[in-house]
Amino acid sequence: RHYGTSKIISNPRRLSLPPGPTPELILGNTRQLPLHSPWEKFSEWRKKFGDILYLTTIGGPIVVLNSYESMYGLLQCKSSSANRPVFQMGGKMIGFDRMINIRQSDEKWKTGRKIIQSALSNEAIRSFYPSLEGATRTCLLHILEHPDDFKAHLELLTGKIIVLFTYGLKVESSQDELIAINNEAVGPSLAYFAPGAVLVDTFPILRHVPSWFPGAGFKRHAKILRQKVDTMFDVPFNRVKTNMAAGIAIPSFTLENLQDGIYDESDQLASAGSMYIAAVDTTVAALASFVLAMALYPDVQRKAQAEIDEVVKHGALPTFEDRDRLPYIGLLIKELQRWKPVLNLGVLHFATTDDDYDGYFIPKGTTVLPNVWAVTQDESNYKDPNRFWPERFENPETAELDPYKYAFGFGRRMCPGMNFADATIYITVASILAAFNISKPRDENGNEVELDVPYTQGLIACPENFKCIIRPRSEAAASLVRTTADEQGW
Ligand code: HEM
Repeated sequence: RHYGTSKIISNPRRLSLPPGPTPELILGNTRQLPLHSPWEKFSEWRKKFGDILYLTTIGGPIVVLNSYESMYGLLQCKSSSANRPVFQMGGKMIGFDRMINIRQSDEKWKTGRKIIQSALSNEAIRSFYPSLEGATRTCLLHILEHPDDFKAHLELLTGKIIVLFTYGLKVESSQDELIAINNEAVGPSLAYFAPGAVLVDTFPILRHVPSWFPGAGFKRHAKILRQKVDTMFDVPFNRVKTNMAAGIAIPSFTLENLQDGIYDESDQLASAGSMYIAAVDTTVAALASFVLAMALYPDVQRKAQAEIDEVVKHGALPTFEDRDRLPYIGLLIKELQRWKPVLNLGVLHFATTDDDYDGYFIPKGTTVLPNVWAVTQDESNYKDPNRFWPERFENPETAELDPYKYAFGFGRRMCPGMNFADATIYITVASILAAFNISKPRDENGNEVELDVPYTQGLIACPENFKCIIRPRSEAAASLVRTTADEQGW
């Protein structure tokens, strides 16, 4: 029934492929795959076919995992699907295949991942706390001065944090060259890593079409993007080298690597260049969803603020030292990862060897998609899944499935930046709640306007720009934001 059968090499037990919708001749299920919210379609198919779906497309077979159990069983406990598919356009043509994030699991990936993992140890993150606090103080000031642009302020915050951590370079504004070169390279490229990319990104032969050929606009597009990607990798790295030679480099991930000299410079450059794209848009998406959740759920907001008021010293803003005494903020952050997962379909995995799972055969060459969205919306995991309700994790005896078990991926490809992201989200969420009230926008008659905010469709699910009211909680809160930004911000 499935075209993928021709690819079966070793299936001694003659297990069947997982079930799925009936494919068409030649195109398989390609035309049945919606480019809009495919996670919803996969969830619909789940009702008919079960947790594990098999689809054939012009790009090769796809297995969709619709439950946490299947993700844990196949992606966490086994290593057969720990690879990535080849991204022709985003990887080979544009040049992002130097990044470890989408790189196939080869030696370069292994080295790059090792470099990143050791740089993101808990100890390293702890020593970065003062910088995280300082950057957040300035972000609060920006929100106070221009509350309607809160999303741009959050983008600048996460961008400057990651540039400082990676290169020890300070970014003052969103016009800074270091932010601009990253955005110019990353923004237009993200689409090529989205789940739909497996469909459009399937003709390696197209790489050899000359760029003057009619209709080969994508080749010209790739050429322009490739230059931007090179700039993104090279400019900050070379600046650190210059600063190092001049003896003025600030401690950073890159400086440490250059000084240690353990790894090839190409590996150092690639791992540093993997950080921005992995860290910024993901963290911003979580923080923008936080602002939306607070506007929609004022009771949660008040409860979190009450906890902060009780724990944090009067006349001060929250710090990392307060974290253990702010359990409700911890629950709120957890619920944020569940309520609106940043990567609805995770990042694509790829099977490098034949394997079986739950009685089904998973052939080598299959792209594996964890449908994270389905897990977050499954009523057998979460009561009233649409509701933003941090209390669902409160009681250890009855707590619902912890989203940190799936929102950051699985196995050898699991996100090495989870604790860094978590620290950034904690300090931003706690600081914003300490200083501001967030509420729904109002119309000209002063009536609240309902918020129904669409989310971006690509790889990352971020709320589209939306209006809400962000006001300092009191005059004292406003002046606290101003003075701490003067004293501790950067
Ligand atoms: C809310 C924020 C974030 C979320 C939800 C997130 C989620 C993920 C997910 C789902 C993956 C793919 C895992 C898999 O394939 O199974 C991933 C990979 C990765 N993430 Fe994150 N991430 C976040 C922030 C960060 C940050 C802040 C950094 C760096 C400081 C980072 C660095 C990376 C890297 C380097 C990879 C590639 C790992 C590999 O392919 O071996 N991420 N992330």
